[in-house]
Amino acid sequence: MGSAAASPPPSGSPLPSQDELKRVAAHRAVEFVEPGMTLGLGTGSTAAHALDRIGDLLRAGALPGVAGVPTSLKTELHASRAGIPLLPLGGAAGPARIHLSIDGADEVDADLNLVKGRGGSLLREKMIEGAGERFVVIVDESKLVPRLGCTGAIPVEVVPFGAPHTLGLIRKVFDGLPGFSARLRTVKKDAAEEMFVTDNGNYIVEMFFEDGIRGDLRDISDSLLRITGVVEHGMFLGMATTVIVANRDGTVTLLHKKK
Ligand SMILES: O=C(CO)[C@H](O)[C@H](O)COP(=O)(O)O
Repeated sequence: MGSAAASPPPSGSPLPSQDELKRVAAHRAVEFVEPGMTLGLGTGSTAAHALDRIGDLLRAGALPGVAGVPTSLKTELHASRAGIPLLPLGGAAGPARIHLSIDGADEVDADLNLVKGRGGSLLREKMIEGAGERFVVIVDESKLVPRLGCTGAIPVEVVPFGAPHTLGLIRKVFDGLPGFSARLRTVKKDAAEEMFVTDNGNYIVEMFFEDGIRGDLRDISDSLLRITGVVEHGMFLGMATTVIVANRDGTVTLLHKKK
């Protein structure tokens, strides 16, 4: 990957909070937005800063003709409150043309492969970001990892019908991989534990790899997608064109996909 770093802030200034770093990365990404663009609008706390910034620039008249395709119901609500005109993904004229998507990520490796979807929106994110001409990922430094799966689960969206069966198939396929385990994601509601349900009415299987994935990511992706009942997974391989990293020291690094 190629990279470019901005200069640090003056010494003596206090270290920025993680949320401030997210905002810095998001605002830098919005500099790529041009009038007339259709945007893929990401989901999560980092992407939320980009929505607010785009909304501010639209209100100031700086981004005429900009509209967005939201990657989740939460983003749809946030973007419409921010005044961003919304579009569906595709229509009578055929597939959508998305000039630029901006979204956060849970993990980024040295090849700019990502884990996304710990917020549960991976399917719409992959559909929209995969359809775009450019995909700019915005993260704070804590998201950079040596191997995908180092800091948490790889989410896999599965249909609810026979979900325990699909979980069993996933376990069977990946059982040989070091430190592997899998479970269905649940959420606490009042005192009870319930299945987590995505915007598409599906469930999430969480795949864990102690110390990250040591196998071939493409092979793992292909094996997962061959399991009937699996809808999509949260490894975004080779999709990011640029990753904007807000560093703890206040600098910003741009990492570009190798041509
Ligand atoms: O993939 C996602 C949601 O499905 C998010 O982009 C990812 O979870 C990062 O979230 P945050 O910006 O809040 O750290």
